[in-house]
Order: sequence, then structure tokens, then C-alpha cells
Amino acid sequence: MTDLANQSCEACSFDAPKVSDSEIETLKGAIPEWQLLERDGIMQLERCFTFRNFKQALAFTNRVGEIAEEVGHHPALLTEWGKVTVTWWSHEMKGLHKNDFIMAARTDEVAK
Ligand SMILES: C[C@H](O)[C@H](O)[C@H]1CNC2=NC(N)=NC(=O)C2=N1
Repeated sequence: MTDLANQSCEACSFDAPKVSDSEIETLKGAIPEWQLLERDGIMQLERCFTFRNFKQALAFTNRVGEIAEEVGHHPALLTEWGKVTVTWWSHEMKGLHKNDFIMAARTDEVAK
């Protein structure tokens, strides 16, 4: 596991501090394949994973669902034939918390 994937997710409430621009720069280095985007004014992390068929895409979706349930932090998951789009952000604080970067790194581990 990478260092980032190994870090613990902490409780995150609506008033938790968003990650600063310089923190984003550093954390993003550990998950180079993730795209940083803004949707409806909310910063998010997104990556598409490709598979050979729908069954494999669905199995990956379920594994990501399991790691999300383990920590009570949940992504948006779009499962299509041969493709899963995973999007992480912190709903309660309407932005990015360090948890999202940790979970993106763990998602990369699931895909390995
Ligand atoms: C009560 C429950 O813990 C919260 O609603 C959790 C559930 N999963 C969550 N997942 C994400 N990504 N952001 C949240 O703010 C969030 N809140």
C-alpha cells in the first residue's frame, strides 16, 4: 500500500477544514491519475477505470463500495460496460477533505 492509502480517515464534519491549495498540490502527487474538477461549485477527485466487461466493472464497484463502508466515507460510482467512474468528495463540507485523497489512493490499490 502507498503511504497515502495507509493513512487513517478522520471524522469529517461540515465545518472541517478544506484542504489548502498547497496541500492539494502535495496530495495530488500521490494520485497522479486522478483529475481534480469542480462540479456545481464543489471540488472533486475523479478517475475512470477500464475493464474487459460489465461483470469485472461491477466487481470493482462492489470492492470500492466495501472500502467506503469500512470508513463511512462514500464515493459516487458510475458503472458501465467495461468502465467505472469513481468520484470522491466530502458531501457534508461540500469540498475536498484529506479523506478524499486517502480514499482515492485506496481505490487505486483496489484496482491493482
Ligand atoms: C452520517 C454519515 O456518516 C455521513 O452522512 C457520511 C456518510 N458518507 C459520506 N461520504 C462522503 N463522501 N462525504 C460525507 O460527508 C459523508 N458523510
